[in-house]
Amino acid sequence: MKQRLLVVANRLPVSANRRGEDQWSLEISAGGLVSALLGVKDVDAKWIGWAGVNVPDEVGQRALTRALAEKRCIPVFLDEEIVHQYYNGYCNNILWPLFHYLGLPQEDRLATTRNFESQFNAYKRANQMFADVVYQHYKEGDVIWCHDYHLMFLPKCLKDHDINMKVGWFLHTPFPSSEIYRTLPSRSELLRSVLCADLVGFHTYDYARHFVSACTRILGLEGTPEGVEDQGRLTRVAAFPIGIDSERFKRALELPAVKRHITELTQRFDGRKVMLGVDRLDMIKGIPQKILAFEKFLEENHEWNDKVVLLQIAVPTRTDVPEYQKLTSQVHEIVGRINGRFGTLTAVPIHHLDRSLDFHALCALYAVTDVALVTSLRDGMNLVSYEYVACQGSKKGVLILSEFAGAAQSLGAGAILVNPWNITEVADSIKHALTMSSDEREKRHRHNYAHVTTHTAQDWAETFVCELNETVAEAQLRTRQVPPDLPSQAAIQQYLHSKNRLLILGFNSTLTEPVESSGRRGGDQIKEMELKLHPELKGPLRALCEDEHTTVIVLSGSDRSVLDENFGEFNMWLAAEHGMFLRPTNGEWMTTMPEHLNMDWVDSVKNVFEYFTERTPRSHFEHRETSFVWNYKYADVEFGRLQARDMLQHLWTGPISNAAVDVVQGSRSVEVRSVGVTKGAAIDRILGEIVHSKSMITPIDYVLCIGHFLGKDEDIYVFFDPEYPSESKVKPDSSGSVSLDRRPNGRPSNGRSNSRNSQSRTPKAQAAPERSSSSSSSSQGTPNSHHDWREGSSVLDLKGENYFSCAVGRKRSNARYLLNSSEEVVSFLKEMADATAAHNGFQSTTADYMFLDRQ
Ligand SMILES: O=P(O)(O)OC[C@H]1O[C@H](O[C@H]2O[C@H](CO)[C@@H](O)[C@H](O)[C@H]2O)[C@H](O)[C@@H](O)[C@@H]1O
Ligand SMILES: O=c1ccn([C@@H]2O[C@H](COP(=O)(O)OP(=O)(O)O)[C@@H](O)[C@H]2O)c(=O)[nH]1
Repeated sequence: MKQRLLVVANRLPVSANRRGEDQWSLEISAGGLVSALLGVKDVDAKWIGWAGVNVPDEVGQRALTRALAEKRCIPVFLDEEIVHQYYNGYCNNILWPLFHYLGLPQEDRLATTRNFESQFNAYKRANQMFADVVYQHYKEGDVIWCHDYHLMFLPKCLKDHDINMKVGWFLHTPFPSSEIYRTLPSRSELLRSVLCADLVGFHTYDYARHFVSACTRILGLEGTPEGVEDQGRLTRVAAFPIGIDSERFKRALELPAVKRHITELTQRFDGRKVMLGVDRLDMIKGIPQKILAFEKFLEENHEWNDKVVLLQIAVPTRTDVPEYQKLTSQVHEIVGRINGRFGTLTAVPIHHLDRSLDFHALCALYAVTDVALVTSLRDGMNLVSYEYVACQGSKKGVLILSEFAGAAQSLGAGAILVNPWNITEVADSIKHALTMSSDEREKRHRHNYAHVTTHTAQDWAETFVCELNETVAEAQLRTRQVPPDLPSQAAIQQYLHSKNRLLILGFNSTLTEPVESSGRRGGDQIKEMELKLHPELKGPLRALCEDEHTTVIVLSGSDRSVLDENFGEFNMWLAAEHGMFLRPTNGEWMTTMPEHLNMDWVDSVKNVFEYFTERTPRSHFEHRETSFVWNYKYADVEFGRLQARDMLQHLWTGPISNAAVDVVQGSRSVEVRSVGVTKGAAIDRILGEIVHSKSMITPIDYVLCIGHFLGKDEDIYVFFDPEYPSESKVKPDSSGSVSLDRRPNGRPSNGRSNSRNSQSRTPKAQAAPERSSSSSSSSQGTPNSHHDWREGSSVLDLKGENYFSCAVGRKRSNARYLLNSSEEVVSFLKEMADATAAHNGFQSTTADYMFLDRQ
């Protein structure tokens, strides 16, 4: 069975004319996209789009739907008002000029600004109408290919409806530099919606690069060589340059009708060189610039005055948009002036036609003309240049091509490239083209012809669809490696039925208030840099901390003062600087640093960090006692990344290259720590202290460890995992400090399957834990409590089902489970606290009854 492809574009590839109440005549309008898709093998394609006419009555709609079905087309009916607001307004008056570097319209009335808002709403509504039609026709496994700037909301509508739809989006226009794009008021909403697609395609690498850069700069997301990553989800972004069905043009040249046209045209312009322009009458096509350059050429080369003619086909387009109406008058005015100036009684230098030609007439024109002049100020690709080359097999005419058309990337070697704004340069190029030797014309043509005939529209569409299928398959593989969501009910039930629980919680991005992660420009740096406990967590956290069977540790990279400030009021343990400092909130800070921690590197690293901070605006660094962190989250994202790369070079090859440090890369940070400073390495010493000071007599039979930890710190998840081979013992080290002295050997190959839940891990205490001399000396307030650990008794009695390691917002993780954001952590801990309150309430009520019974 062929795969089904639903092509969704603003316009259907047919033009419809009403012939009676329920009669329609349809004519295929064979643009590049149509022939591209007609030629794609192994797919069964259908089009969904607007028929370009207003059909207000149901009889007409039903009749048109039937007629279109025969052409494999499905209509979306848009009424006049929505067409006005969505198509003329938001698409063609806002997005189109912006994407072609003409900027947003400047208005002087508030009413017009309100208009933009209503146009944007109409745009969203129209996209939803396209989506509704897609839902009606979609079958599982279909590929949905959305086209162009008209449908930037469609990927989101589709994925919201069914996340499993395979969705691609292709832009036929340029995507402008992020510096232009970011002026658009709805910039983020549109980008986020496009990113819902699985694959996003552009004509050129530049456009793709601009898009990725807009996503990193405006949304603060990660740009990778594959595309854009948002919390582990990748939207693939790539260039797919369109082509034409060159065979169709070559075949047309053999048709008698076309041959007849060719003969007529040859006779008509005998003795004159003929230059050709074929464009929609659009400001992006640079028609005034083209005509002015021609005027300059005539002015400077009088000998050519009656020996050359410019045929300009200007196809009317978007005629309801005022800017297009103004352009028509402007072009007429210039043409009239030049013809008046250089024309004679029998001939004029410019033949300007405000109309379209049929395919045969167009092919004949392409074949007989000596030079094609394409002067687009910006153009997504420009198929006219391809079509001209395809029809010039015998004549080998010259193509003058704007360097601002996407086609310049593929036909640049054979064409004469020009900057259309440089009228002198274009005029000179006209002369060069008209006087070019046949040898040079032949060489240039050969190059372009080879490209146009081998990079066909069919290849383009096949490559896109194939890449989309592959992208989805790869994403499914990646999804399988993503930890499943935390089973909150199971985690809570096990918690309730355990006797001695340990909750280890990270701080940053785990218990903090979420901030708008819009990168350098959107976010409020000063506010964001000050980490604050999520206000809704205070109640649940207090309740959990007060439970006598629960020990809560906040384990963070932050320094002591940050933890003091946020958690001082709770009855819990604080472990700062990745666990190098520890205190119960009712006691003083002690150090749990391994003995002989080498800190000789500090001054050198500080120099490097200062150097880069000074030279990277809006970057900053934190100097902690056992580590340094340089953060460039708010700096220019690309510059920050370059600086980070440079900094890493310094660190790896400079004076500290042999020091006992680890260099840890975060997504927008570089951290240098002493070797051995990780959360996993610290946890055994922390546990020793807690066991020691709390006089625990029951082994810990429940561990929940939740955090947004760097890969380096994920050793903590493995540390507790009962499914790893364990020789972990509580034993005193040489200094007498207690340590659960186990280092995991690595992950088992079967990952995190739930079948791992049965094994029990019961590390034995070899000796009574005693407080270390080092920690004793630094701890000033830890009570030297009694404890009942005897040799051979267990510190941890963990079974798989009682251990919950959970990454927050990191889909690539060794944790067993995942919570997507700190908001989800808040909901989960609230639920846990509520369930505990209910459970304890029930138990105490039951106990009261039993007591009463006994009485
Ligand atoms: O449908 P209209 O509003 O009349 O506009 C016609 C088309 O114009 C744009 O064409 C672009 O696509 C070409 C093929 O990829 C490309 O070569 C050219 O550079 C672009 O301008 C527009 O993107 C289409 O959606 C319109 O249908
Ligand atoms: O009278 C005409 C003039 C042009 N075209 C077609 O219009 C398309 C123009 O595409 P291009 O990529 O050059 O620019 P766009 O108009 O899409 O911006 C080409 O396929 C032309 O063959 C046409 O069908 N009739």
